Amino acid sequence: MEFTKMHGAGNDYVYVDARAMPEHDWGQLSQAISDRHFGVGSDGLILVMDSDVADLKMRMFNVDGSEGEMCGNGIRCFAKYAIERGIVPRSVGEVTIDTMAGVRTVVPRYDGSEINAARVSMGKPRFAPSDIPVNLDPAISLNRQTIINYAIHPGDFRLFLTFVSMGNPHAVTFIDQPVEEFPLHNIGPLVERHPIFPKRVNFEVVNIRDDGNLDARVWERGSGETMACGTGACAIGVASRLLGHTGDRVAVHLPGGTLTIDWDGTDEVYLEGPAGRGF
Ligand SMILES: N[C@@H](CCC[C@H](N)C(=O)O)C(=O)O
Repeated sequence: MEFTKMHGAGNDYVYVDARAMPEHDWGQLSQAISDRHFGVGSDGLILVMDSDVADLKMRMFNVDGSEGEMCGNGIRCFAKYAIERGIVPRSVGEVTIDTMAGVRTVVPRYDGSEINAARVSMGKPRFAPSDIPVNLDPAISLNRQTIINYAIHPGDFRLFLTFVSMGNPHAVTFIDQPVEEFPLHNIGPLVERHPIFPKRVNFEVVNIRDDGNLDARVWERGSGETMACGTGACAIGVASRLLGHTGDRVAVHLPGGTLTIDWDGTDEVYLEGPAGRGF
């Protein structure tokens, strides 16, 4: 099987062109290939497939074999892969990609003939508890458009979560201490599998640097801590704007790099960031 390793801000995936491949246990393959000692080593597996409604279809699988609805870092590299391999013509100004979260449009950014970044139309964020999904006391969630600063108590901790769906589920918390000091490897698994989340959740910890810059770390559903998460950065930008910490544009600084998020408060979210090949 031929594969390519690519990463967006250090969030790395193994890419396989599955257009002519027979159906497979992709979840099992993702578990095996993602292993950093006995496999290739990655945060998961991304498949290139044919689509009836867009230029191509993307499927992504986490390290534990579960399938994610959307991958903001992976989709930028997906567009780079598709154009640089001639699967879609280089002359196109944008690539449409069918995902479980809907069709997303990616505009590549060039450095000479090579794509080194991309801007993605990520769709509108959703907030209803049933859209996340999160099971809350109906007395709390009734008639609420958004759930902001919802308290949970994983371990000895008290966290206030804001819920955002970017096609996949996110829970964002803002903390006063530097994100490096947060015990993400202890608390992340407890939040990911907290009983209020029937499909588990991606968990973001954020510290406010100023009104245009946020520092963050992400515990991803199915993959653990990653160096960056594109949908997570979108959820962070959206939650931060909702809470009045930042405005329409924010830079989210993650361990693997910086992602820029634009959201005007009503319409689509836009994500911009690097797209690189692993060597
Ligand atoms: N790293 C991705 C998100 C991958 C999927 C996520 N772990 C999930 O299960 O929802 C990104 O860049 O968005």
